[in-house]
Amino acid sequence: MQQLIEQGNFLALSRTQPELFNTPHHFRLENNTQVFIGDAGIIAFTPEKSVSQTSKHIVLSCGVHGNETAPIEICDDLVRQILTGEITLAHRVLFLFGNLPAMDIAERFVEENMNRLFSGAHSAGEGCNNDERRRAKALEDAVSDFFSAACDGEGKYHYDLHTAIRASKNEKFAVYPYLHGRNHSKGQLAFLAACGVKTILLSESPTTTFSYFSSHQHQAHAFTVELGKVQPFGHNDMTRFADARDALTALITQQTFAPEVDMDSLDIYRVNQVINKQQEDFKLHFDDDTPNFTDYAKGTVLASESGKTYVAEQDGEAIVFPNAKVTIGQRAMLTVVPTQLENLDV
Ligand SMILES: O=C(O)CCC(=O)N[C@@H](CCC(=O)O)C(=O)O
Ligand SMILES: [Zn+2]
Repeated sequence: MQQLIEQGNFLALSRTQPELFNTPHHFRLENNTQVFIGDAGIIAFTPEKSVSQTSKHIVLSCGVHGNETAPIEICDDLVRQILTGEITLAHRVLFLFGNLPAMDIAERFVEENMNRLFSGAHSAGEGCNNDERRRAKALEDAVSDFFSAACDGEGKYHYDLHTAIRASKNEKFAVYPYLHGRNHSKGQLAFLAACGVKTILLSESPTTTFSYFSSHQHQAHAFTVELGKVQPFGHNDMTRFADARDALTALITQQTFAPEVDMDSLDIYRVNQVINKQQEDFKLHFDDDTPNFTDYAKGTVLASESGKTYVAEQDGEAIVFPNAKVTIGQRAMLTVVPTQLENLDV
């Protein structure tokens, strides 16, 4: 653990010597921050706090898809800075490096897309029978244990950080999971805007994503945050992530980080269609390099498969996350349309 504290190389050790973390570790840093390592890639920090301070409980996850490297590099760096005492936390933070084996092969996943395995989906069907299913359950358990320490009135937050497979007309965007009637939060939109994320997709149905799990199960402010485009490790232009890195640093190190936002500066969309692949011959009717948020006129054929054609239902309907290669039954594309947000909470 001494080497870990001196070098802060938690991710590297988790990837190269995961057995070091087969049993949980507890220790304290010089600044009295408590460290709890639950498993390889799972590390929680609890700073010393005075009685008058309220805590935020913040989960930062990355690498749920192993080839989405920029968020992994950002979190790796934050963990290093915390362990080496370069920064001091104001709040509890749990870092989750999701799919370590997929990082090693520079792929989205090894056997199964982990971001379809939350809210218990890891144990449905054939059961918890592969590494990704077991890891999704372990990540859920880590989040539940972490949030169980939150007192009434203390905020719970989960930013699940990703990058998208294709280029995007709106480079950074976030999916706001379905809230089942709870109000959306203006403060959260302001925080995302401070991260450079000014395009928000409002999901209108339950999903098996990680952010929906924390939002629904723990009533946390939770988001899937897309910070750019997939690149191999070391090939990210980190200047494009500076706002996100700075805002995340401010969030975890400042007692009160409360940026403001002009709602007119945001592009809000609601999900209009969730298109699931049902046949092996599912195909997209636009070029492979068509960016996310490309919009179409009403009636344009967007995708088809045996027995079904998917068209834009409205003028200006835009495509997000199109992927014809997903497993049958899984989401192959979202379509979104512009909307307004009303009844915002603070
Ligand atoms: O670019 C893509 O096609 C996928 C990028 C990605 O991993 N997105 C997440 C979004 C999760 C959500 O809808 O909240 C995913 O597909 O898991
Ligand atoms: Zn992803």
